[in-house]
Amino acid sequence: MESALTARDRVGVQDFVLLENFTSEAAFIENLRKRFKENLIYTYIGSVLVSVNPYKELEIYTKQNMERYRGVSFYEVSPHLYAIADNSYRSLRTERKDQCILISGESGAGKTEATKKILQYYAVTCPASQQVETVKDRLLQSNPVLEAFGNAKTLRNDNSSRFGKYMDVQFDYRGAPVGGHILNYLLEKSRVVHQNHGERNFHIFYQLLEGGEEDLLRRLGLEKNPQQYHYLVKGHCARVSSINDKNEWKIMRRALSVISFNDSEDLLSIVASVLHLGNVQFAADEQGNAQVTTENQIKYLARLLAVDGSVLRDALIHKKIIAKGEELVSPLNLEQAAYARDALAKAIYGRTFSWLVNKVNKSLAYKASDPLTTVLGLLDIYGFEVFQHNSFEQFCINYCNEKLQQLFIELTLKSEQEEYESEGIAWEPVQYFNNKIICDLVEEKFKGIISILDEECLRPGDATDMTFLEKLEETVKNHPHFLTHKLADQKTRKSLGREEFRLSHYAGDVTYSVAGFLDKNNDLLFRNLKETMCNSENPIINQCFDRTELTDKKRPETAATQFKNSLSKLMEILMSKEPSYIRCMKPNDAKQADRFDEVLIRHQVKYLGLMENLRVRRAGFAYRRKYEVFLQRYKSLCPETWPTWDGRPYDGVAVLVKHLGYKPEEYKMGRTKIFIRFPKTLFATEDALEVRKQSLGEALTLAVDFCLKSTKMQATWRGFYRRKKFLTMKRSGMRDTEREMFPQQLPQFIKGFIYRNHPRCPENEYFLDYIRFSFLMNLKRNLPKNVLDKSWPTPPPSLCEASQLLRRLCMQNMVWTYCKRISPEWKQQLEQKVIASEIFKGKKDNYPQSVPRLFINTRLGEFLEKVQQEFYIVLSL
Ligand SMILES: Nc1ncnc2c1ncn2[C@@H]1O[C@H](COP(=O)(O)OP(=O)(O)OP(=O)(O)O)[C@@H](O)[C@H]1O
Repeated sequence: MESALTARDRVGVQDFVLLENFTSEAAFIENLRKRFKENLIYTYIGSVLVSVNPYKELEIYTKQNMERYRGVSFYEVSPHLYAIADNSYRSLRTERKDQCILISGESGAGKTEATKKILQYYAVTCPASQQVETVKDRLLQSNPVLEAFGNAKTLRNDNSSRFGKYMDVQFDYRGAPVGGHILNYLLEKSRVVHQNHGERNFHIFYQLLEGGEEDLLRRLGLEKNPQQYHYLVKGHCARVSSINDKNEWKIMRRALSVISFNDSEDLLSIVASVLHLGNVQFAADEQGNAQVTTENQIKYLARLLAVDGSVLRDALIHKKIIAKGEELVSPLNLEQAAYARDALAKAIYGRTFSWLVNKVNKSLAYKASDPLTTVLGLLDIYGFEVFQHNSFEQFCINYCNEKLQQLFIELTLKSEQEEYESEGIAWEPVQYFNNKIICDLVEEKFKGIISILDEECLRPGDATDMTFLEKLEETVKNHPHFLTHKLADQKTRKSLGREEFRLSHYAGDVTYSVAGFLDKNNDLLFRNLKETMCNSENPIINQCFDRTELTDKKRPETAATQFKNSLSKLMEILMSKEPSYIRCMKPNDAKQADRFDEVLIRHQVKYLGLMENLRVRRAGFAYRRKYEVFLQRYKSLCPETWPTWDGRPYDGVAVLVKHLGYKPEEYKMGRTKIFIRFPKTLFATEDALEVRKQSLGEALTLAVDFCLKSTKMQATWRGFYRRKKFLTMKRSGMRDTEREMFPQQLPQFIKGFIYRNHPRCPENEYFLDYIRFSFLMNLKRNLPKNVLDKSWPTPPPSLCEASQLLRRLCMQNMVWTYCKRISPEWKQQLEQKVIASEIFKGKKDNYPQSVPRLFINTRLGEFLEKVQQEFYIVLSL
């Protein structure tokens, strides 16, 4: 936020809590729009990150940018995914508490991209080793595989995830990623057999046809042309310019090999079998019973699924029921046979997808039993969905969002409340809409919608979608969040069909059509088809269809109940972790860059509950900071606290705010933090700091110039160099030419570095604190145990002391780490020069890590010590 304060006028506020008019939706949207126009797609609401999909590549995901966010205090840098990622990672490391990042938003808002970018951030910035590299690769490579099988082109997103995903990344005691685990939720199986106009089936089908080698396609009995397959023509959308199936196929195949996948031929046989299944056709005989007319398909299916062809043919046109221990087989009519075929296709695909997730999990599993691992979870799950026609899937998805909202409100309010309590600050708890009432309406035992739906699915007799609706009307008719055509008053009735019900969700009203609810909830596969699959010799099918299903007397769980149970487990997982939130939004429906559709944004602000979120965050105070941090930033504004304050930070802040003329109603002093009620108080302080910094900046310029030019320093440098030259040369075995290179090169680097980060340079806003912070962090990390005991957890109070400590310990290597953190390019440039030199003959392998490092360290160490001594006042600005 501190960096946000400086940039506030140009680009709106970087944190919505600083909006003066925080209850105004228009002001909220205007702030988003202003920032979006400047390609500033991230904005905070406190610690929640709001992201607007730019629909274009921005230069904000580079390695340099990752370094910028690494180990840096959340508030010091501009809002970014990396700040959230880094903050969670640091809490994980320092507090050893499991974390989770919840990413939500509607389809196409950028959830999956955000998840991938966070994973990449960890892959680049976390400690590495050979084993860790393998895990990182697998974590990253699991994506193309799961996307091929679980993503599809929809009207809203060309690469839409059609399942919910929760991914745990496990870190060892060093903070290196060592394993992972994925949980998947509610794959949209209906897409296998049907797609809306303009949409496609799952990517894998097109990838296989487009990219599969001829030999492979021949073995699978497939033709290259997607138009040949009934399951691929429903959406009339085989080719899409933004999707390169051939390329994606290659990426997917490579990814399969990284996650040690040896059964790809069996897997692809299953994919092909679904396509063949879609082409199985029926004709009615004289009695109206269905007969298979496409023998060829049965032949392929028998081979690919490794089942008996005639048994499969029979199973597709008959229904077997076991009643009172007796088997009853009855023929199916055309409609029933088509239903059975599609149910089989969905079951095969859905179960294979779950099998695939398991397979990925096996490859990601961390085998060592290590009690010190910590976990960071990433939840990339569907946001609220409101279409013109909402069906069973939207009902489940919106129910999931109700649960997540409940968790969010509970945790956010809880943490706000806890903070005020622990700080001893009086606070009126904020009133908010508790959506428990809606969650109960959906999930309550016996009386909830899911229970009533299950009851209809499982009861004997002729249950239909309409009888389900009637039961609903009977049971929950008085519920304030439930409405049907029959229950509505005359005015509202017009907007409701007879087969519809409406739920007043926390985010708004959604009308659902009951058509298909029973079928989808039952997810029924006839027994004889199940038996046939259980006898399959395809090892994957064999694992997907377990024989115990046939003997199990218990009725299988319905789809809604399965979903409800898995959500309840998910809530438990999330509750046990410390959450961070990313709220994604899409700026327009046309997937276009630089287009900000205000109506669409307003809709999302509402459905993501952002105004409510801001209201809760602003209910008390707009800004709060630890006394140390506040004093550090603003101490130069008061003669008594500048340049150093020797007393308690609490007293220092008290003196400072008195000097600044804060009125009592503008702030409160807690136990460890100051709380400022209004943004304007903070802005005024910030403006004063700006003025002050300018004069200090000029002083610093002079000082830096003086230092760099001073003969004293050059003499020290030369003296130091001479003293160490002989020794270093001996150790490193360097020749004359190499020796000469460093003293000339190094000051240049340093000079450039100092100037680049000089207060007049626009980037310098965060720099000085960054130096301090990383210096202390390194100190903490690198100090030997016995020293740590004495000086830690209380960090050295000033840089000057830290610097003395450093000198006393002669920890030159630490200085090296310090330099490396600030500017990785230094290290690279210097090392490359050394590697390229004659001694190491251009080969990295010949390059002994320790020798040139020592050589470089001594120089940088000496120099930095000088800088720290001379500029400690400025550095602790
Ligand atoms: N940060 C970003 N920078 C550039 N483009 C982006 C970014 N985020 C998203 N996009 C673009 O938007 C598209 C949709 O994003 P993404 O697939 O992450 O959405 P989603 O929220 O996961 O959608 P769904 O729920 O349908 O899976 C991406 O394919 C990409 O083209």
